[in-house]
Amino acid sequence: MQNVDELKKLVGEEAANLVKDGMKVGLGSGSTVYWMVKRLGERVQDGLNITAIPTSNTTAKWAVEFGVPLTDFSKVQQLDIAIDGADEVDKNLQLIKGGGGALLREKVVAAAAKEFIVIVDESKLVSHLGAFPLAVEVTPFGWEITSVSIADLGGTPTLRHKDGEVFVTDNGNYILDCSFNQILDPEALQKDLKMLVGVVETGLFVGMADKVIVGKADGVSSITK
Ligand SMILES: O=C(CO)[C@H](O)[C@H](O)COP(=O)(O)O
Repeated sequence: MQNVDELKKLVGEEAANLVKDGMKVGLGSGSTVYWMVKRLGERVQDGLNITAIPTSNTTAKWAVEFGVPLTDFSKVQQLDIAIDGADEVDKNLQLIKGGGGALLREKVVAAAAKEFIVIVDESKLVSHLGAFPLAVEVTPFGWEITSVSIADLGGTPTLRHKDGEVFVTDNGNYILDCSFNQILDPEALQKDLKMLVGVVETGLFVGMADKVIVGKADGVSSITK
């Protein structure tokens, strides 16, 4: 029986091995992605020629540490593949992301990729999204009233803190972690949230994932659209 960290390593390495020579790659964020970036770095040392765009400052640091060459959207308009983790995945490949607070850049990178691959251990598979609080990135100015608007949609928002301080995203925004219990219509909720003034982006990824690679105690399986 493998523990969760071993499963994250397994799927991270599996996904890194899907990257082909010459590709432009989106690098997600989180502890599963760490293993993917590490393995990509090994492949680059072995001669793989790629360039990558990271979705967080932390991932950028890992890429530099492991020798994965980085680029940015001033030089690259489309990515061949983006690989990222998730906090919840349902059977329709709808996702909740943003546990690490990188959801905005993650969504920009996923949207710019021809193929978006999600890597998770089996504990992330759910029948309905929503047990994991939905991260909503909001402007610091007026976050209090944005929070009230989200509550009017049925959520219970909590301002995210880290190490005793308000958590600030790489984009200088705040995160409201919003409990919705069960999210029965993720697409409708995404639309409603995006209509609110002060909401920058949400951690709901609907219709974006092409494939989910799942690490299970008995091996790796994948779910495709
Ligand atoms: O969305 C994310 C960060 O914003 C991560 O991909 C998500 O939280 C999963 O993280 P981990 O691989 O550490 O479980």
